Amino acid sequence: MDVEVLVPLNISGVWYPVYTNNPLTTGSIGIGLVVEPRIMVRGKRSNKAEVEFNGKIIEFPNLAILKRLGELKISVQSQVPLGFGYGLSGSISLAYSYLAYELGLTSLKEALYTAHESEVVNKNGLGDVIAEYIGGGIVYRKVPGAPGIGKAEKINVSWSEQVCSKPEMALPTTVLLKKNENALTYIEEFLKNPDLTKFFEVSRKFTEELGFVSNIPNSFRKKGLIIKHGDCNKEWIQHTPATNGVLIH
Ligand SMILES: Nc1ncnc2c1ncn2[C@@H]1O[C@H](COP(=O)(O)OP(=O)(O)OP(=O)(O)O)[C@@H](O)[C@H]1O
Ligand SMILES: CC(C)(CO)[C@@H](O)C(=O)[O-]
Repeated sequence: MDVEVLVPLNISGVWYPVYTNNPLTTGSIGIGLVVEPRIMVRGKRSNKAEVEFNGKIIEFPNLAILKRLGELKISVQSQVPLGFGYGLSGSISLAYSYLAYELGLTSLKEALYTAHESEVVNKNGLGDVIAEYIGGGIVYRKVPGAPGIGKAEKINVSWSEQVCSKPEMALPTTVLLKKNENALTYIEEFLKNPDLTKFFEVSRKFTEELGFVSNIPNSFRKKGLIIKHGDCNKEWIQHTPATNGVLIH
């Protein structure tokens, strides 16, 4: 049997890593954009766990943990590249585990825990899985951890302006895992006056302090990605809010 899931992207703007001795309670407090275009992922049982990304088999270290749920071959169709800052490794891991659940190989709880654990253990993400599972547009992760352990909520903002991105270079996620104590202040500042402009303002201040600078107005740089609002021409990838998390086809 072949099943298909659609999973959104998560672009965090501000994050505060929290490490514990348990991957399920390790994660980040933060705010991010949970957006389209979703990845479309088909999967079926196989004798080897494998990820095909836009037609090519890739090395995906999260598989070492994900395959505990059962060996699946999944095929990912994505309009955005891997390794730039779209939270894609989280989306792929969530898709794998959700497919294992849909195929009757595991419970939903175990599937969600395992997707999060595979991200934390491989240093590919801290807060992407919980945000992508809940859906957005803007998600506030208030308690770190896997879905069901951490807590996250959608923040309703009017999406009055276009949001778009440009992937410039692939970098490992480890460059983002440094703790900046100002993160919590920026998150508070956003929550007092939550709109898209404020999200971009605090995200720009936060990412600049981590050393990621964008010289484009109304934008910020996260890893190898520029995200901006307003004035999005055809050279940019357009994003709309993904109000639901995982969708099944
Ligand atoms: N061609 C490739 N380019 C980038 N990463 C790749 C590629 N092939 C396999 N990978 C693996 O995919 C994973 C990408 O995870 P990474 O967290 O860097 O990306 P992301 O989720 O898109 O970004 P972020 O988590 O910062 O938002 C890594 O484990 C990397 O080893
Ligand atoms: C670490 C991170 C910024 C990588 O995208 C994300 O997982 C987050 O916000 O925790």
